[in-house]
Amino acid sequence: MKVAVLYGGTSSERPVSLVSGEAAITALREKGHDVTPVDVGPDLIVTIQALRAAKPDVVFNALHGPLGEDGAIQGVLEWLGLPYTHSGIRASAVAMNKEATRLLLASAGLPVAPGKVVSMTELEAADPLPTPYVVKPIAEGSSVGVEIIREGDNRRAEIARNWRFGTEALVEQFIPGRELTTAVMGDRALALTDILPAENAGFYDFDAKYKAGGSRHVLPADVPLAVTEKALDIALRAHQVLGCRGASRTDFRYDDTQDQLIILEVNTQPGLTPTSLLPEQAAYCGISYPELCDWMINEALKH
Ligand SMILES: Nc1ncnc2c1ncn2[C@@H]1O[C@H](COP(=O)(O)OP(=O)(O)OP(=O)(O)O)[C@@H](O)[C@H]1O
Ligand SMILES: C[C@@H](N)C(=O)O
Ligand SMILES: [Mg+2]
Ligand SMILES: [Mg+2]
Repeated sequence: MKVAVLYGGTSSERPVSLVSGEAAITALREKGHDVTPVDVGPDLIVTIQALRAAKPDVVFNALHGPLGEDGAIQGVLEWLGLPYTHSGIRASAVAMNKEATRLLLASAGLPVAPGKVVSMTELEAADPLPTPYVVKPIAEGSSVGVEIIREGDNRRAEIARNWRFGTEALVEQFIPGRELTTAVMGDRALALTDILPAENAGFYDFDAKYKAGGSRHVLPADVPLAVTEKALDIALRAHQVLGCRGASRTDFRYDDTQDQLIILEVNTQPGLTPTSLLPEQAAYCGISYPELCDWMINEALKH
């Protein structure tokens, strides 16, 4: 098949998308596809011209973050009449917005952390929640901009003054315990990974995600079977409630003292890098990286 791979993009996750895209390009070529890489930059017309010239049967979307994961590029591809991998406009737009996701998941009875949206003026003035709490951009990924405010931390006002992610932020109660994640491929939740950030990482931040040795993955997670089953069920339901297509990945915190699984978010364009979690879970289920990419384009062609 003729496949155009969109990668790079203009979000703060551009470096991650370049790695996801390069890995997908290699894998799709290995599967015998005729691949045209399209490095997406700030000029949309250039991307459209590259797609017109490539005349692909299908577009493999390896973008992450705003404009690549939030419905924007999906809308362009709809206009061009090109089938594309992963979620469509609505699911992408909702899932990239963590507050919209929280509202939709909660309305379906799925567990999210207590939290709210605050303005930077409010955050600068006072603690919006009892410590510890988390401040995060409403629409970012790869832990960009995420801050954990613990008791005695005096960075709150400074964080509010230097905020680069719009006029508001999402604040959530800090959920102690473990860092778990489950990927979904279509109607199948794959597995549960327990992520252990390296000792020197404060939490599962950008470096812990992508630097060699930044974190250790325990797959399958060493938790009671009932917790694994519950996480897989919740991840599949979250995928369905949001109307996701193809693959997604739902991130959790698991407070083992309360036996409480909390959804942090649903990623509609999960990372495809060497340290990423969806490819690792797929491999655990017997699906190689090239097979995963091949499955994604076949799913795209069903719609
Ligand atoms: N309420 C919370 N309680 C505890 N830790 C949290 C909370 N919210 C976020 N975190 C920490 O911050 C990390 C990033 O948060 P989240 O998954 O919401 O953001 P993201 O930037 O979209 O990540 P991704 O790279 O998965 O797209 C989490 O994996 C977790 O370590
Ligand atoms: C790419 C990154 N946002 C992920 O979810 O894997
Ligand atoms: Mg995310
Ligand atoms: Mg996450």
